[in-house]
Amino acid sequence: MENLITLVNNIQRACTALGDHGEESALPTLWDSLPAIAVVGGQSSGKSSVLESVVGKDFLPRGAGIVTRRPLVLQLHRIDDGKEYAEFMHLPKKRFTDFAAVRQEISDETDRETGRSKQISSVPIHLSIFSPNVVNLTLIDLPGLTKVAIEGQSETIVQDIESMVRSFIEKPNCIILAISPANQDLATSDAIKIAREVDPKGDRTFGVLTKIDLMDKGTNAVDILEGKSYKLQFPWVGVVNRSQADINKSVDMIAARRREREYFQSSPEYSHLAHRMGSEHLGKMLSKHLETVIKSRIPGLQSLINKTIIELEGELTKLGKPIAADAGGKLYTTMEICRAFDQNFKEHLDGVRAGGEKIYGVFDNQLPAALKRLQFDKHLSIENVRKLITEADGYQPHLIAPEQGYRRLIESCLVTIRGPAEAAVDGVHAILKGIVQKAIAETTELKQYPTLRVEVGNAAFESLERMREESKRATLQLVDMECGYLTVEFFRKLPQDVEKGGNPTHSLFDRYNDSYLRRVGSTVLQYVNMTCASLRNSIPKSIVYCQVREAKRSLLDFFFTELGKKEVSIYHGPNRMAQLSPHCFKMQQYMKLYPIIVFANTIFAVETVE
Ligand SMILES: Nc1nc2c(ncn2[C@@H]2O[C@H](COP(=O)(O)OP(=O)(O)OP(=O)(O)O)[C@@H](O)[C@H]2O)c(=O)[nH]1
Repeated sequence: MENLITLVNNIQRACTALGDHGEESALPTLWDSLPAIAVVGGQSSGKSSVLESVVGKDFLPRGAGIVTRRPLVLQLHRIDDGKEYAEFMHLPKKRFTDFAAVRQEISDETDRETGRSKQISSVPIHLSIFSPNVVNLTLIDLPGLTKVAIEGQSETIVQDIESMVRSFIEKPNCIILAISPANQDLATSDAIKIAREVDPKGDRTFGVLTKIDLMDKGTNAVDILEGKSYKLQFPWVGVVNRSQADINKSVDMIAARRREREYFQSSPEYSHLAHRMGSEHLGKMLSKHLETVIKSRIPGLQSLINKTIIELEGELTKLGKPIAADAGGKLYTTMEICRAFDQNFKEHLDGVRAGGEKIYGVFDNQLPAALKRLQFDKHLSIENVRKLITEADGYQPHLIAPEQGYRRLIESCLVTIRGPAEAAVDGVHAILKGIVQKAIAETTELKQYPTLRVEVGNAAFESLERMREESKRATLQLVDMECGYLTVEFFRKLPQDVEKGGNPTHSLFDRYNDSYLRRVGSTVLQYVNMTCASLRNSIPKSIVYCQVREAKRSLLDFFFTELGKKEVSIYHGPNRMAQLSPHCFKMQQYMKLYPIIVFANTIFAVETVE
């Protein structure tokens, strides 16, 4: 049965090596499905001491105040013989045989993440201990729960620690080792409080009472240890760890364990409970419980792996065929993929796929509606006509016809067409961008290469932006041209009109009267409407010429010229595995773990039969 725990330990190691620490992910993580034991309790309640006693080694940083500032994932591996050693996940090639150096490395690695401050971090440190004297277990040491922030700590530290602890122990596969010091009232135990919140039935909570030797004279912990004060599903375990004085005197763990054993055996209050007290017993009990839990989890683990394998295989099928390793092959594939995208893009514009018709919508609805909203007639009110004509005359009133006034009035109307013209350019630009996005999503080949997809998208958007600028320049030029040179024929008719409608016998100054101004206004309106109708036709031509036709012709031209330089980064490295999303990459590795699980299941079947 020990094999099973070793297997689960190995799978956990593989998970962490592959970056699965049970964090948020699209698929369920394997780590979260594997059982582990988390040690929780108030600050200085004795969590690290319990861990050390279970391991039988002196290796954790000690001191006053907040010492454990990052979660420590501790995997114990029982080896048959040989010298015990430790390994950190972040130092894979280094074997530690000196456990004082392990303590120093935990402390240094904590500082590397949090600085030398009293801050905490939820990024775990992974440590494995290989020893003939340990039972196979995965234990997680967590920062101690606290009630107030001390000098140098952030105001949120109390809540931050609680959230971090909770994130570990609320997972249904987490076994909670709730540490409470015996020299404090159990009713105030932080460990029991939080454990009860996440595991109300107590199905996965183990109560550990530390500091029994420090209880006031005349009091004892018998009621708690017998489950009379606070009943848990599993029996309470009392421990006597090394005191600070023992640590300072470097009392070794073997001696400490012996002393602990003697303490329980020789105390009249506890001797009847001695067989189920102490850290040695705790270690064995946890290991046994872990075995039972793993047994019950194996079918679930298997189905999880089967499910993720099916999902992964589906994802791989979608990803398509692998890419050539040499530069020429890569370039060829890139060109092919880009061509496929370009083809999709064009099909939208040409009506094979939907989307291009929206451009006509801009010309047929948006532009005419915007032109209509300009309301030239309001702009040509008698007051405005009078104002502009008088201003244009200056100190010398016009003699025959208000030539300058006409020009100003016409120009002031036509210039407002720039707004709708610009809006039409922008409207078509937005539609083209939308079509690019659609075409990218529809190009299956691009799904395989996220970086290439981003690059192609960026290149297409940059081209569209350049085309928009050019289109704006050309389209506004059309409006400016109409302002810059008026159609002479239209005005040549004017004197006759004036003669017909006006009264030439009136004095010059009478010509500023309302009916004269109204006539001027209506002539201008006629001219402006004529020009506006012509622009309504020519603006779409300019936009199609500069943006739509150009996008069809040369959307990725610039990208192709730059491709030689970009080629390396687009692929994220030479092999296909690396092109997959990190998640997909991780799951592929899990597939390799599958035989281990099957093997574990075989052992499980054999054990059950036996
Ligand atoms: N006498 C005695 N002292 C103990 C016992 N358990 C822990 N201590 C002492 O209590 C102090 C705190 O113990 P730790 O194991 O560091 O407590 P912790 O909960 O890990 O502390 P933080 O990680 O800082 O939250 C140390 O000085 C230990 O020596 C015990 O059973 N008896």
